[in-house]
Amino acid sequence: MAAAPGAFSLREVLAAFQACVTEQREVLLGPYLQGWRGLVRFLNGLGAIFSFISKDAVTKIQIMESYCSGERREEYRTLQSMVSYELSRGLVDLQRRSSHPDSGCRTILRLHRALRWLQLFLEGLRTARQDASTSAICTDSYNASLAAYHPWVVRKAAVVAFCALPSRDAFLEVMNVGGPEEAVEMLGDALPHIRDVYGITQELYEQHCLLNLP
Ligand SMILES: CCCCCCCCCCCCC/C=C/[C@@H](O)[C@H](COP(=O)(O)O)NC(=O)CCCCCCCCCCCCCCC
Repeated sequence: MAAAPGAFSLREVLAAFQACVTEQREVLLGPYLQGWRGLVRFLNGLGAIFSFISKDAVTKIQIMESYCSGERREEYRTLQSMVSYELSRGLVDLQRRSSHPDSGCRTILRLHRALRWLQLFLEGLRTARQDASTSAICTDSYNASLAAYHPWVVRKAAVVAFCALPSRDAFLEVMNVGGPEEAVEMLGDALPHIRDVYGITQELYEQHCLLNLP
């Protein structure tokens, strides 16, 4: 499964997560969503079997993009400004989805949980043996993160789709960052930034008791 010439590189996609964090340790939503857009593009290139996953991710990215380009775009510049704006205006359903079913806070929470999966998956890919199974790494990362929030039917469909993933070396190749060694090195550079974005978001959501939004 060779990377197509001219295919985009995952290096730039992951760099978006580096660009997210400001000196004040705020998370900029523009690059955050751009990072997710790139990941979805990459996922689409892996085959139609993943389209139920990318569709859900796109729906969530679009919800956020409409806030970020809407009338109140200033309030949606950073994760921190979004949380304080939505909470102070009562725009977040805290108990059950009703008048604000698609708040920015609950939508980002879903992507935030998926970012934990991404972190575990990339760490697994980076440190696994050359002949390791990508689908096993992906299943383990999923079971240790997102699976806890998904109903049985979604968990089943996800694990079936993971079986279609190429071998570790082929996967590193489609990332289009050079040979396997270069890809591993790039992951080592990118992961601290993903961890950082995840950590800042987790702390902010914990402080405001937003980790279980319906
Ligand atoms: C490389 C293989 C990619 C595997 C992706 C692993 C994630 C599996 C997620 C399965 C989600 C299935 C779709 C349904 C989701 C929703 O039910 C559920 C809850 O939403 P709701 O509260 O609005 O109902 N949604 C979610 O949890 C959000 C899921 C977002 C998934 C984004 C995944 C993007 C993956 C990008 C892969 C890029 C790989 C790059 C690696 C080098």
